[in-house]
Amino acid sequence: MHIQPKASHFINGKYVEDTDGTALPVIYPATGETIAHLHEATPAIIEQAITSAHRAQQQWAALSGTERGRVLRKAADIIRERNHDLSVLETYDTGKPLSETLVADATSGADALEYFGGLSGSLTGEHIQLGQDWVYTRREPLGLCVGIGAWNYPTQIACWKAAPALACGNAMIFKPSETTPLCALKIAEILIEAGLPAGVFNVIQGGGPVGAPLISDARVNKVSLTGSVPTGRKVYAAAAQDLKHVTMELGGKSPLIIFDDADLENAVGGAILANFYSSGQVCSNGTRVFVQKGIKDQFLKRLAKRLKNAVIGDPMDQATTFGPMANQAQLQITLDYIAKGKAEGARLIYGGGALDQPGFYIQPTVFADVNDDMVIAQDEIFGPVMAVLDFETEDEVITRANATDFGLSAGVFTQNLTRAHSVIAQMEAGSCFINSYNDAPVEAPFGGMKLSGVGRENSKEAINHYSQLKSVYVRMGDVEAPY
Ligand SMILES: NC(=O)c1ccc[n+]([C@@H]2O[C@H](COP(=O)([O-])OP(=O)(O)OC[C@H]3O[C@@H](n4cnc5c(N)ncnc54)[C@H](O)[C@@H]3O)[C@@H](O)[C@H]2O)c1
Ligand SMILES: C[N+](C)(C)CCCC=O
Repeated sequence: MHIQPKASHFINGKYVEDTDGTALPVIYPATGETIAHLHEATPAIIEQAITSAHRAQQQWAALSGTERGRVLRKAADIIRERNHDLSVLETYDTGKPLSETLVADATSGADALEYFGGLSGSLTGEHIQLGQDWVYTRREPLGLCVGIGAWNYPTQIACWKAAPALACGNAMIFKPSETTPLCALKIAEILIEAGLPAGVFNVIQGGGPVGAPLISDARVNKVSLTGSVPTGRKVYAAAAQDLKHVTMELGGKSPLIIFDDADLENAVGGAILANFYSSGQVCSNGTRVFVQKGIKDQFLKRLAKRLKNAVIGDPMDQATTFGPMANQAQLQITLDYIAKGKAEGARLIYGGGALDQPGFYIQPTVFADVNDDMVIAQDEIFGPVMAVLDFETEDEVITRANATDFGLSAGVFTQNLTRAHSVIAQMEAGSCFINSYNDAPVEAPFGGMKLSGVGRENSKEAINHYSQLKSVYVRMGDVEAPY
């Protein structure tokens, strides 16, 4: 398997290089070694991508939805056939264990392409009868969309954005995170192999200085960002200059509420999934775990015992269940937060340090006796740090769970289903879970409230964010003008 791609960018159906771009080393998080050398997009590369995508979009939109869907579904099939290699590449890009990437990344991307490929033939407007006259609506593409990705799910993010965009007849330029540039190039290659016309999906590399000119270009009609709130503010503001459409999938500090009647093993399992999957680098993670006082000690005891079963090590070994952080910077940020948690007086129950070995390894970490005011209970850490907070009553926990500017996710564990639905209905969060955590099937809308985002990815709802309605009034009789 070649880790080094043929070139840095994929434009108009081909790999393209411009070595004048700043060097972009790709670092394998498990060893710290450089495994590929790429270059950031130069202004010439950015212009080439915009010109190609802008030209290709109209040809793509002119196909029927069924024809477009066929291409997307073929791409989904190819991705599934090559799941192993794509998963290995995802592991090289992110450091996530192969035991995860084999089931959660390319497969999720294939689901999105299959789902939106299936929908694209039935994207219709409606007919509205008004006496003799009538109105019909046409669902039209937005035009050229820019997708900008974070580094935790490079394949999934590229596909979750490309699939609805392309299904609706748009073209896309996708800019992966500068720290995980490999996977999106493979998706671009596969889409061409599946029959996508050249230029409809393009990938260019680089950081903010490459993303910013894409957003401000007059030929771009929409931007979909997956990233942090500070970046979201900048991107949203830049898009607002020309009132461009946006989807913002941003950060979170989500609550997971565990009542004393919950099935304890399921609740502990849910808390593990909500904090330590992908070494904690998941936007929707339930990192504020509110545990009702009566079961707190039992919960912490079982949690610590089960965490001992985490297999931390070589992410390419399928027995490994907990890999390194994706990059050195995120490791350091996480260690700094752990130090803050200790300094603020939270009780360290498990983990708490980096592993003394090459790569960006850290232990899964749990703090108990965390207060709402502590920094580790307020900031998104984006690392494997669980904050356990005590609560007594339902009303109290609802107020405290919502006392955050974020609103991506929320979860509740209880065997009282009336309470479960009532609590979830009061959560200020977009993607919620009852007796589960972090499930994200393509059929369900995914996205946040408050600072966690604007718009939704996946499900039929995503169609509304990648298309626009034109309404056409048709008069059947004469026009009665006043003069
Ligand atoms: N809600 C979601 O679906 C979701 C999913 C994954 C990650 N995230 C969030 O992403 C964050 C972690 O990812 P990250 O560190 O890569 O985020 P980030 O905000 O640093 O970067 C995200 C992307 O934005 C680009 N970017 C940065 N400045 C830009 C600018 N001025 N104009 C255009 N593009 C710019 C980066 O190059 C990168 O591709 C966390 O906050 C996490 O919660 C959210
Ligand atoms: C599918 N997950 C695991 C919920 C990840 C969604 C994207 C957020 O980081």
